[in-house]
Amino acid sequence: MAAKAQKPVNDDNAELSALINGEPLTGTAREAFFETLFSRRSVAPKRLGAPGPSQDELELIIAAGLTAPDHGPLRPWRFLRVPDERRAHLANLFAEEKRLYQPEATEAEVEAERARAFNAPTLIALLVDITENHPKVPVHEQYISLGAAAANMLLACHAMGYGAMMTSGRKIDTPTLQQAFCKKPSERLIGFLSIGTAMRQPKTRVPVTREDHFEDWTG
Ligand SMILES: Cc1cc2nc3c(=O)[nH]c(=O)nc-3n(C[C@H](O)[C@H](O)[C@H](O)COP(=O)(O)O)c2cc1C
Repeated sequence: MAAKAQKPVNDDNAELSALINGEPLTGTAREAFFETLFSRRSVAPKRLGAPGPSQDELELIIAAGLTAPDHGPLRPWRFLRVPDERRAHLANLFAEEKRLYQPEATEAEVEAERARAFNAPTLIALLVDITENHPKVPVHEQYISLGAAAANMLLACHAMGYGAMMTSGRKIDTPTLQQAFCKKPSERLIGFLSIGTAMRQPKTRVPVTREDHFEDWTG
């Protein structure tokens, strides 16, 4: 029997296969992982231009979100893309909210609110479907799971070279906006993920003081 042809092994691929088999990342793959993690910064929606992610790239971003830690599992997340043809409708909702909750707002301020609906090439609404009184999974864990999904999506965007940011704004909890996105009373719109090409590179992160956030428990 003829010997099987050996596939050439690319070092990076070998390192990634090891990870999937439960072995630690090494070498360039490990460096790339931490480089991606530590270099991510949010990019404000108004600084996001075209192009946004392709459909295939967006699928990857969503897939990254769907790997979030999830007690239950409850799969409490729902992501709704706001297509281009619905942006004007969203803009009207933003304007309506602004007028309702800030009647003294100037026309320019209302227009600025309206513009938010058009900023990023890709706009994803982030929703959580809350199960109240779950025997094992308290409500806060369900919100945490959505946050983890969003963090994964932000990282996936950054890994593919896109800028992204999660925003909510004061208007997020208004009934009009909630009703426009939620299809049942248990759902809640948490915010939006804006994705596009950074028109200006964000500033490097100011390091967080480790001691303020990590120490040995002495209790
Ligand atoms: C749920 C949630 C909602 C947010 N909403 C806003 C917002 O409306 N406006 C804003 O400027 N930042 C908002 N942020 C903060 C930014 O998304 C971002 O995390 C922050 O600017 C820090 O930037 P970094 O991601 O580069 O560390 C929100 C963050 C979270 C987690």
